[in-house]
Amino acid sequence: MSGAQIIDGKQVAQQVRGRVAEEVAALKRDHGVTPGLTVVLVGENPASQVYVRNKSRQTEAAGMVSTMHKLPAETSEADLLALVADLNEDPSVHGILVQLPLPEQIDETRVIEAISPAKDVDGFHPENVGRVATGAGGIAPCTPLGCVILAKTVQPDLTGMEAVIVGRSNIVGKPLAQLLLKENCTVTIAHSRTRDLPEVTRRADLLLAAVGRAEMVRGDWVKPGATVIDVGINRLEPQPGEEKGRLVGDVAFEEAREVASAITPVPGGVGPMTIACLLANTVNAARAINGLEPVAIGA
Ligand SMILES: Nc1nc2c(c(=O)[nH]1)N[C@@H](CN(C=O)c1ccc(C(=O)N[C@@H](CCC(=O)O)C(=O)O)cc1)CN2
Repeated sequence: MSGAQIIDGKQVAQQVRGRVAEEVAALKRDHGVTPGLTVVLVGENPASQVYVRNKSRQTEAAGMVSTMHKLPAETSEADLLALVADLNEDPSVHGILVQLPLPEQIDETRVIEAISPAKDVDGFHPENVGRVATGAGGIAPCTPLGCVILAKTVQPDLTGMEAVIVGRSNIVGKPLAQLLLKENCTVTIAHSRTRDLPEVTRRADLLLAAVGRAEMVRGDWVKPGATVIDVGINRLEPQPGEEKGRLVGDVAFEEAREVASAITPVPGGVGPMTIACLLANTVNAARAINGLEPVAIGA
């Protein structure tokens, strides 16, 4: 097979944001509640600055209240924990997101665990991780949610599919496995230490790469006709004449598109879905805090 369908994450993310805006308007109209998202950025990581700016703009565009706390890189863990405690108590804040990575003097786990699970719109708190794993509600993390929504644009029912995830991180690989189990997939989590990785990935009807290594998954690792979801965002070294290096995923796109039936590009695939799903989680957090059932957005 040649010439896979390209799954347009920008377009799907726009649809999700449109649905979120409708739900925000309904929540204001019917219950007088305006969802509020607070983003905390510590330090000056250039990529993080871009991401938090986009989060803030898209939050406002969906009709929600966006607030931002920008703290200096030398901020102590105690000061950050004190801010999180204040936000937990603030009734106008329905979602709290602490942008990662954090400077090295701050323990990420301690900060994540300090966020009220009800306001943890990243879905990283152990209570949400446990609830998602056991099917007891909870807030699912944004990037894995985005992957499932994108896969379902080409295969609305994932039941029975052999899904292979390459990568076992707490924020993508492991929660993605839980979400795909919920969709009735047969799930394998492979990783950099898996024996004969290409042999494992070639079993996948649905191959999801989240390993953080540029173009590691080659075309001949892909089963003909598979759907490939590439979570990786890696910047290559600039080539002569280039100001910045090119952005690539964890999959060798040009090779894989010749074999797959559908594939996400990088950029423009999973990345835009992360922020769209954050907005969806925020509207549902505001609903839950006000005693309302969640609404289905996307997946
Ligand atoms: N608290 C969190 N921190 C981080 C998360 C997260 O979900 N929660 N994820 C990433 C960064 N991230 C959102 O925060 C994010 C990454 C990438 C994109 C995106 O749209 N990428 C574009 C390419 C952007 C570029 O040109 O550099 C794409 O893939 O098309 C959105 C959000 C780490 N931290």
